[in-house]
Amino acid sequence: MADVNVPGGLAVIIPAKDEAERIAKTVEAALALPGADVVIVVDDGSSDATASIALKAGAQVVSHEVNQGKAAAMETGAARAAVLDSAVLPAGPRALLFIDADLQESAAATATIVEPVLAGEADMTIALIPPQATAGGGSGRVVRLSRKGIRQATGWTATQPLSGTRCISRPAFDAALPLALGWGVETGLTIDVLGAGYRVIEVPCELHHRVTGADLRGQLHRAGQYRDVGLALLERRARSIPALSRGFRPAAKVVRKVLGG
Ligand SMILES: O=c1ccn([C@@H]2O[C@H](COP(=O)(O)OP(=O)(O)O[C@H]3O[C@H](CO)[C@@H](O)[C@H](O)[C@H]3O)[C@@H](O)[C@H]2O)c(=O)[nH]1
Ligand SMILES: O=C(O)[C@H](O)COP(=O)(O)O
Repeated sequence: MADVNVPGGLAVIIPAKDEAERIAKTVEAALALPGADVVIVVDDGSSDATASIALKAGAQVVSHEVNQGKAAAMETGAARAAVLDSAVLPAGPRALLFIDADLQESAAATATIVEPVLAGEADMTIALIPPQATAGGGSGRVVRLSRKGIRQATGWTATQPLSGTRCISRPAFDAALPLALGWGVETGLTIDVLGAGYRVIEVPCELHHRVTGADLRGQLHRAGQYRDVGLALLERRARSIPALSRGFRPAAKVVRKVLGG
């Protein structure tokens, strides 16, 4: 069992790519969360006004000049939070709450997933979200790939393995670095945090977000998710073979670049 962590507060991290329409409300809700004294928006190479709107709404903003994907945005946000943590030590590092930029007012509901981590009852919580008002256009293929891969690697069955709204203690997060690339991040994080002996639970949370449709754009998005979840699982399987493991990440980056995303 990993060390129980008593964190020194909460840093909210919001990866955001072209979220100008929704980011202000999400930031406002995040700033009002109990215990949150830092809200960081990582503008992941947006081509719209995401960064300036987030700043105006009261967030700290870190910008990627070019788009690097959600996982890289999460790592950038966590690195900024670590710098700010030096001011709260020795109270301990802040726990990290990752939320999507499109949650808007519903981000207030994430208080339910923060509580178990701040209370030291869980090391990572994952939001279990209700059916959304608009139905999504997926067939469940990516979800099944992720769920099965997590189960095979850890024995634990996730209900919503792709849910990215998560609260995590700093030691558990650091144990999972470097994060899996792009959309593989949730799958990799769950496997690595459990593998390091930390406690993971799913917690119901009334969140509302933009669902991915069934149009071409939506299907391309799912293809990218499938690729990245697959790469995250393969990378973890390759760990038992050192020679393969060393070359995996550079090769995975090339695959992602060639396929786009
Ligand atoms: O290159 C990118 C693309 C997206 N985002 C942000 O990442 C978040 C999630 O992106 P979204 O387009 O909403 O993806 P969805 O497919 O709707 O997201 C679901 O599936 C993802 C995993 O595939 C999880 O990360 C999400 O939490 C989960 O809601 C949003 O804040 C985006 O602005 C980035 O930071 N960089
Ligand atoms: O729409 C979704 O839930 C995600 O994009 C995953 O797609 P899937 O339904 O094909 O697993």
